[in-house]
Amino acid sequence: MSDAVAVVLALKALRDAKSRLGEEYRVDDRREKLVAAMFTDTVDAVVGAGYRDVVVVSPDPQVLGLARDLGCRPVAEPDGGEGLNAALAHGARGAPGGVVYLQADLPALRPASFADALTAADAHRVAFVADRHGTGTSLLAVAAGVRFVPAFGPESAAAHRGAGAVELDPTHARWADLRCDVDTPDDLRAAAALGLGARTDAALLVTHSDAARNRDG
Ligand SMILES: Nc1nc2c(ncn2[C@@H]2O[C@H](COP(=O)(O)OP(=O)(O)OP(=O)(O)O)[C@@H](O)[C@H]2O)c(=O)[nH]1
Ligand SMILES: C=C(OP(=O)(O)O)C(=O)O
Repeated sequence: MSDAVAVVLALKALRDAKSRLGEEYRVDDRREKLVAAMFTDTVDAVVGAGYRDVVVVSPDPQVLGLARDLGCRPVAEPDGGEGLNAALAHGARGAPGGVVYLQADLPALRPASFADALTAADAHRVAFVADRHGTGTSLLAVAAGVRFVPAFGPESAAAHRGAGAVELDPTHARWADLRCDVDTPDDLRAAAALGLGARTDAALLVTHSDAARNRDG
């Protein structure tokens, strides 16, 4: 896919995000900081791959401010938001070229994987990369002029396949970093094994040293 595309990410209000991360992150604002760090590392990889039109949809002014600082185009989610797919559709509205929908929680993402997947997507009207579990979707690429309604959520890989999107690398041999979205502590361990981006690495270091200090008195 050429770089004349809009890359669209959606992020909930930080205080509501990633409720499945577990106890360790329920202390102070650790979870919010980790979510913001994972988002930052995701955007850094996209920008590092040379994609400049990055749209971020969120109801949270803090997320929108961070998006602006990262060089993204912040889009405020309308009040009474209707969920992730409505937020993504809102962000993509008016995009003149192709649209790439990307999860915002890919802390191990590397620019080369993102660029490589978009090159593979070029051969298709609509293509997606499944997550590491094979059930979800990390990335959905829709070519210019094609109308396709994103169906992120539980079992989104099957939903996207059923709606005619082509699964890129169905053997799941490539792009482990791109497939590793983080919802649970286990996902976070999987991402750490691949190599985390600098912001997420730093956020985890703080969390772990706080936890050790509390444990050791
Ligand atoms: N703007 C916006 N983003 C959303 C919405 N729902 C989910 N997202 C984002 O979509 C991505 C995928 O959602 P999930 O992986 O379920 O993340 P989550 O809802 O933060 O996680 P849990 O609380 O553990 O379910 C995350 O980046 C969320 O922040 C929504 O209604 N609006
Ligand atoms: C929204 C999705 O993922 P998750 O809720 O697992 O992050 C998805 O894979 O479509």
